[in-house]
Amino acid sequence: MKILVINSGSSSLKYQILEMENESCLVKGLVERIGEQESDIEQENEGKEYKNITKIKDHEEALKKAMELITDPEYGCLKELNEIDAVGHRVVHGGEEFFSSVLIDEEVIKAIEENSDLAPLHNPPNLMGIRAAKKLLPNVPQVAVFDTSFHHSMPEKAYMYGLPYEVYQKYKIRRYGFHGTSHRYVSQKASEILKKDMKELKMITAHLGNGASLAAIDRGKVIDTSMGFTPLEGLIMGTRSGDIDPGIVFFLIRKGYSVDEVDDLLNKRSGVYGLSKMSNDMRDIRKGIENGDKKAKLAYDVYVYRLAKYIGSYITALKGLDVLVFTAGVGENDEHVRMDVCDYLDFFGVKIDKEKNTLLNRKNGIISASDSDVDILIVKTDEELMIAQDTKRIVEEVNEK
Ligand SMILES: Nc1ncnc2c1ncn2[C@@H]1O[C@H](COP(=O)(O)OP(=O)(O)O)[C@@H](O)[C@H]1O
Ligand SMILES: CC(=O)OP(=O)(O)O
Ligand SMILES: [Mg+2]
Repeated sequence: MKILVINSGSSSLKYQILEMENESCLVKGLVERIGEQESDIEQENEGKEYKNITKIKDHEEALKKAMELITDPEYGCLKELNEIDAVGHRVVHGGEEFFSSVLIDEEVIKAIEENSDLAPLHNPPNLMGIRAAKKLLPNVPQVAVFDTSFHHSMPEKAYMYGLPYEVYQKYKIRRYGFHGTSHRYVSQKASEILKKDMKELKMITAHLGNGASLAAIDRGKVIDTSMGFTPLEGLIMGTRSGDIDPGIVFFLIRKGYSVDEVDDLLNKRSGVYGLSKMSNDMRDIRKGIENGDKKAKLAYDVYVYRLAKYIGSYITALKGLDVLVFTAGVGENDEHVRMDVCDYLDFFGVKIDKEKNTLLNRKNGIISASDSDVDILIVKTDEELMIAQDTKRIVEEVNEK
């Protein structure tokens, strides 16, 4: 079975074709800066790289371009599009409706549309991707895999805000959590690597990409996660502030900021980027620190401190900890972040092995010291594979009926 996986962002479209016989990735591509004068297109297929800059006006055109490249005689991996058996889509916000991945029909599209209010930056492009794929591949089954669904096991005490109850009833304002597909994948992979049953483990997974979140997973079920109503809550991120005093929002508005300006400030101009005045990218921050840049050092210190505090609080929520997993861009590649976070957690018996931490950088593996009470792991996330696996399972279930 060949599955096309689509991850539509606000201005980008990432795609992969996976052959599910052996779960291998046949081709992988990215269209960025959709809607701007110049869009970047990149595709990789067994070392053959395609790169181009051209104007791509919307997601439909982006997907059309991707389909052309997938079937391109030189760069592609398929002869014809009808070799695609199913399409899996990342959908960021599933609201309270979706507990697991689903086959997309008109009702599901309507529900995703209704949840757009809750994730205005993420759901509309996800829908555009779904509509474009339906148009181009009308007879192929399509599956939605939600960022929120793995977090549905959170108890009320974790997902309710200290707000009047009717605000939840009326507007569904509660904590949802995101990056669920990644947390689910790496937690399963960690239990495989450790050869320990998930049902016996208290685990914290740290997805540290450009967006970042933690999940506290008690015997396979999420009991808390750091993102909330929107992907803005929680950790310091590349450009997002994470937790702040909500009073700051009113203060800024009274100082003359518009609502959109505050939104932009907190989502796009804060976090590591805002503090360092340099970059949202940890690689640049590291260079800055090495060159003695004080703001880069401050951004790094605030990032690590917040992360360590959150892990500490989740050890309390879990009443203990067996496994700590680092994943995504920063978690997989930045040995300094892992070292410095674990340094704060020494008191809890979280002890990292410095050499293994360096040696296993960018690889899957166990990096805890032999006398650590907690297993510490690096696990490379693979949201696309998880989406493809869900898609295959659901399409097979439907076919069996
Ligand atoms: N070698 C590296 N060292 C440190 N940080 C890295 C490295 N490579 C990537 N990163 C960090 O990972 C981030 C991207 O993570 P990723 O999980 O790909 O994000 P997203 O999926 O949210 O775009 C970059 O912004 C950068 O901060
Ligand atoms: C939900 C979310 O924040 O996703 P990303 O990290 O891809 O922006
Ligand atoms: Mg990501």
